[in-house]
Amino acid sequence: MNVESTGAPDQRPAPPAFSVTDAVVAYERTPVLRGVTFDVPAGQTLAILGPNGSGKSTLMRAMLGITPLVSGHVEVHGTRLNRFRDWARIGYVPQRLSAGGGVPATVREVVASGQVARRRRFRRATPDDHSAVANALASVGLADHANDSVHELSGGQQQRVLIARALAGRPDTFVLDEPMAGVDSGSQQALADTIRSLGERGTTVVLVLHELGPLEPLIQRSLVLSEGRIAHDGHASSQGHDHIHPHAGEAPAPTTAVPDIEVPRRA
Ligand SMILES: Nc1ncnc2c1ncn2[C@@H]1O[C@H](COP(=O)(O)OP(=O)(O)OP(=O)(O)O)[C@@H](O)[C@H]1O
Repeated sequence: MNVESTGAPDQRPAPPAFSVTDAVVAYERTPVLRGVTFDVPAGQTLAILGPNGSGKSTLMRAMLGITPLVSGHVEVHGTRLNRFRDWARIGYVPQRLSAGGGVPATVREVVASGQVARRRRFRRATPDDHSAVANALASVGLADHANDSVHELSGGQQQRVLIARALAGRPDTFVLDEPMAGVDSGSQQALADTIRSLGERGTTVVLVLHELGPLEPLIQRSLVLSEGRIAHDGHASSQGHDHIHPHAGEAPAPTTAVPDIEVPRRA
């Protein structure tokens, strides 16, 4: 059937959430990403795995334009990164909570700060904004902690605050840097449930992970980096023959129950 002749709405598939072509990144002339090419189709849940120093965080930062490319290019939802303006569509969850210059902040305030990108300048929060904050808190199981200081929370709870902050902005694309690092098992389950429901709603989710762990059933595709190159791109399943052990043979990475509160590094 000729869809165009029916006058039906545009049925072309959405462009990839991310399209990375021949991406090269170097720090002080040392290449860290050495020609990485892949697409993340809209709606996919993708894990970026690999040993320490393989370039996972660098790739994630390059995908968001935080770290510049030496060559190659990145498109976000079909638009070159340097022309992309629709940042309200992107929810970025850094590994750790920024101390915010030591300013005390409640959980609700931090979560509401996730709406800054979608608000017009000087416009007050609408009832929809308030309910998005409440929904975000509820979905990570922190509704009862809305008025607590974020600095009083456990590391796992702080991680959930960061995810709620991204959720409050109602993005359709999430990028999370090691969301399970240093997170207690109760919070890990809450995080896994949140990420599962995002995937079920058709949200694109890109995660940097040290290991698949409890997220394994949710991951549709794994990209394994090795020395700045893609060493594996495919399914991740403990049943399948291509089960991925990025740290096979290595001692387990030390984890702390409560990650330090620190201001993330700037590129
Ligand atoms: N800002 C920077 N300046 C110089 N070198 C850097 C910088 N950031 C990262 N690197 C180096 O680039 C390489 C890749 O680092 P990256 O953080 O991307 O790896 P990773 O796979 O995320 O590692 P990890 O699992 O330890 O977080 C490492 O050798 C790291 O030391």
